Formats: sequence, C-alpha cells, structure tokens
Amino acid sequence: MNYEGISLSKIRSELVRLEDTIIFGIIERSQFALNSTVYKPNQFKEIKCSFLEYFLHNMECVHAKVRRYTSPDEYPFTKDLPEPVLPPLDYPKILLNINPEIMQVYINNIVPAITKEGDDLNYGSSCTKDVELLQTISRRIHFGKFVAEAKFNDPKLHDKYVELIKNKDEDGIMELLTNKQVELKLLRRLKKKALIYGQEIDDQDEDMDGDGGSMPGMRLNPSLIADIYEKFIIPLTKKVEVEYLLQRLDSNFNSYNL
Ligand SMILES: O=C(O)C(=O)C[C@]1(C(=O)O)C=C[C@@H](O)C=C1
Repeated sequence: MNYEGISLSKIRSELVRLEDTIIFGIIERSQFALNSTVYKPNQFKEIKCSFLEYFLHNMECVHAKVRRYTSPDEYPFTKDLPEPVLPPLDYPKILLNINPEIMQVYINNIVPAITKEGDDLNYGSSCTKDVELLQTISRRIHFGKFVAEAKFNDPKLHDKYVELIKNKDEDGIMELLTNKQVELKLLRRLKKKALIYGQEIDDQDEDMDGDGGSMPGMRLNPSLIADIYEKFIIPLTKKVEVEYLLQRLDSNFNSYNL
C-alpha cells in the first residue's frame, strides 16, 4: 500500500473499514472456547513456547519471505524471521512495534471477554482466528503512526506539536491529539455495527405471518466491541501516536511522506 499524499480523512476511513474486519474476527473467535492451553508454554511435545507463538512464528516465516513486514503498516509478533525472497521496497523504517503489549492485552483481556471459559480441543481453529484477529488489531493500532504524521503536518497544529515534542511533554501531546468527538462517534457506530453484524439470521425470524416476528438471537453482546475499543484499542492507538511524535524531530528520523 502506498501512503503518499494520504489525508487524515482517508486514514480515518481505513480505520472505519478495519472495524468491520475486527468485529467479524471477534465473532469468529468467539465460537470456540477460551482454550487457555494454547497460550501457555510447554503444553505439547517438542513445542517449548506456547502453541499460539509456534503457530504465529511459522506463519510469519512465510509472510516474511514475501516481504510482508517491510510494509510500513505490518509488524510481526515473533522474532528470528527469514529475509524476504523478493527485492526490498523503499519504505521508511520506523522502529515502533508495540506488538508485545498488544499480545498481552489480547491474551489477558480480549480473549477472556469474547469466549466462553473452558476447553473444546479446537486448538488449531482457535489459533487460526487468533492470528487473523491479532494481525488486524495490530495493523489498526500501528495506523496511529499515519494519524500522528497527518496531525503533525496540520498547519494549524504544527507549531504546537513541535513545541510539545521539544519539551518531551507526553501528556500535552496526548491531549492535543485526542479528539473526544471522533472517539464518541466511533463508539456509537461500533455499537450499531455490532447490533447488526452480531444478529443470528435464520428463517424463523422472517415475519411471514405479519405478527411482528421474534427478536433475533445475538452472537455476541452488542456493547462488547465498543468496550474493547474504549479500553484497549483506542488507548493503544494513542500510545503509538505519542511514541511516533516523540521521535518525530530526531535528526535521523525518516517520516512518512503523507
Ligand atoms: O482519528 C483520530 O484523530 C485518531 O487519533 C484516532 C483515534 C482512534 O483510535 O480511533 C485516537 C485518538 C482520537 O482521540 C480519536 C480517534
């Protein structure tokens, strides 16, 4: 993906599109039990790390070979990955990967909130869904770098950001980049989307006899997605924005050319 010339409104529309992928990812993962075995090390013969890390590392090896992690919006969760077999592309390399923190939040807070406790032995299926969801959440959160660059380039705010960055004023940067109205709109939209996407649609819901029909069943609690965004996804995106901006005036910093 090429980010040159991309505006804050275009970046926000990509964040809106990613919401749909995250909601469906959550619905998909929630059909399996918590399966905590897959998140603990040394559970299976010959696998010292957790089954999820083993699964992720194997997938990321293939993706690294096809240059996935040279793209500015893709970060791996595991280390010791092979070099790409494709020639490198000329992207600025920003050293800002909060995937270790995203992984902790995912295992300790998100999975327990979206699944039922217990073990249904669907380890491979659970991890397939975990990997898809983790990658999308990570992409969404690291998009904070583009949001931050767009805000830094806003002529009305630029000088203020420069001053705050020079003073290393993290709280001031956080306050300036926060847009409560955008956050509230986002949380309202997520509740609506979760209500619609989370419905069980079956033939019996059709109101053929005109008696008003019955309420459709829900695949998840409609406020769950908004809660996850409010408690984890938005704060981590803002953390990425602050960390990006704190590096923004370093002499060796290669910014995105938005
Ligand atoms: O859209 C923005 O301005 C962002 O910075 C992104 C985001 C978010 O994570 O959705 C984060 C901080 C703002 O307060 C509003 C929304």
